[in-house]
Amino acid sequence: MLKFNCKNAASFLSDGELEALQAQLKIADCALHDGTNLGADFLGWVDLPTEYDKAELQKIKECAARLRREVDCLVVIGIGGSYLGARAVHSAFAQSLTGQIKNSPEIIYSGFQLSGDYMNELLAYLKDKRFAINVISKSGTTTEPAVSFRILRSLLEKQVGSDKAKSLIFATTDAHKGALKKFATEKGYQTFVVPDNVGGRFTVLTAVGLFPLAVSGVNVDELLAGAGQMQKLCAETKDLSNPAWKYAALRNSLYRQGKAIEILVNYDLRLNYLSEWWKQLYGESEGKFKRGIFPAAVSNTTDLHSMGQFIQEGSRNLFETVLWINNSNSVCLIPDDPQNIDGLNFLSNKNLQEVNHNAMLGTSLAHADGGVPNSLITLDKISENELGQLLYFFEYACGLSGYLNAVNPFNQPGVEHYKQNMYALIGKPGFEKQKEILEARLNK
Ligand SMILES: O=P(O)(O)OC[C@H]1O[C@H](O)[C@H](O)[C@@H](O)[C@@H]1O
Repeated sequence: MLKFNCKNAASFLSDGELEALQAQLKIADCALHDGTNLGADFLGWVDLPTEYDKAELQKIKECAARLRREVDCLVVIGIGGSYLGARAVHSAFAQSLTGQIKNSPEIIYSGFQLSGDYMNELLAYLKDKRFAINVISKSGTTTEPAVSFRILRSLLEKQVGSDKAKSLIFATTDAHKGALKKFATEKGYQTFVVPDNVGGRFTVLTAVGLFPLAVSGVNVDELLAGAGQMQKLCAETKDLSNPAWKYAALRNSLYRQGKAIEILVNYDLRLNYLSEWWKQLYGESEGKFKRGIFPAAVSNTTDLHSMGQFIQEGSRNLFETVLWINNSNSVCLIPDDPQNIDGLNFLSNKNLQEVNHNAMLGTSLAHADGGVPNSLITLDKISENELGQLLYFFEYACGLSGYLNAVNPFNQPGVEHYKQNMYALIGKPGFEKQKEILEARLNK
């Protein structure tokens, strides 16, 4: 079961500091259930692990089983919340070297950026492959995935013909509205639903995450079961013995002391996309009204040799949240060398993961000594159940934190600004005036 420990932050807190937040946490917690605060229309994720659409999950599993027989790869097209959840969980189970799960279709991502070179490489890679497409967009109108879908659909239709392509394209979008829904209905694609009341960055446990994960061989029932365990804990435990309450209390206490940057730290690069998912979850939820904790991430021990100096001795506006997995999948013993020229015999027959563990313990103490409070989230192992717990834990603590900071944690109005400028500059109809203004500014 997930555990949260904030021993290495204790010396940065006054007596009773976390407890003093309990009254505010209680109000925030109630609002997540009774919808009495901002963003009440987007609380569908709170009960999702138990209240999901069972018939749709069955359909997801059937389609995934067919694809596992029929294709070499699934291209997941989506950006932000429409791909990071699947990528986070998929990467955690993938082999570090290939980024893929053994004996399963490859999962390849597209539509999460606009590089033409990436797209050309992908088109060349897919040329001789049997592939399917899962295009994911809640709004159905996001430029990056829409353009990517147009390009990849055209390749697939050329390769297998329009009729066969129909059975290899899956659209995950709004149940009723948006350009993608309209397109999928006209073409007769299988569609999956992004529920109205679940915002993009909270959709990992909907079809958005579950369909690609099921294709990749991840046990989605267990993922939901793990999330369900954390849902139950959060529904029943309304004090600081709830790890989500404690995490929310700690990060908000530290923020109020001026620690404005939170670094999520892992010691296994398979968790790097979990950090990317977490960054969107917290960044879009909290960064409002010129306030909020800036979410950053490092992967150790790699980054101890690049960011370690700054974390140890740079600006003291940081705190860390360390993610540690108690049991690795395998044992890697360091061999004995009778000559011992490298002087490493003190490590002979030790498990490499034990060295990694001591690196984590030593680093956490050093950073606390250097003025960086840190807390520790531990999972027993990388399993669907434990990851499900972790996803829900972060979501719940995020909802609590947003309300503690008096922002709506479920909108992201600021994201529109770049979109408007991009539309204008690439000549989208309706943006002619703005195009003139921007071009004048750029040519100054
Ligand atoms: O699923 P979509 O509607 O395509 O949205 C994809 C992403 O892009 C947006 O601009 C938002 O900032 C994100 O919250 C969202 O996850």
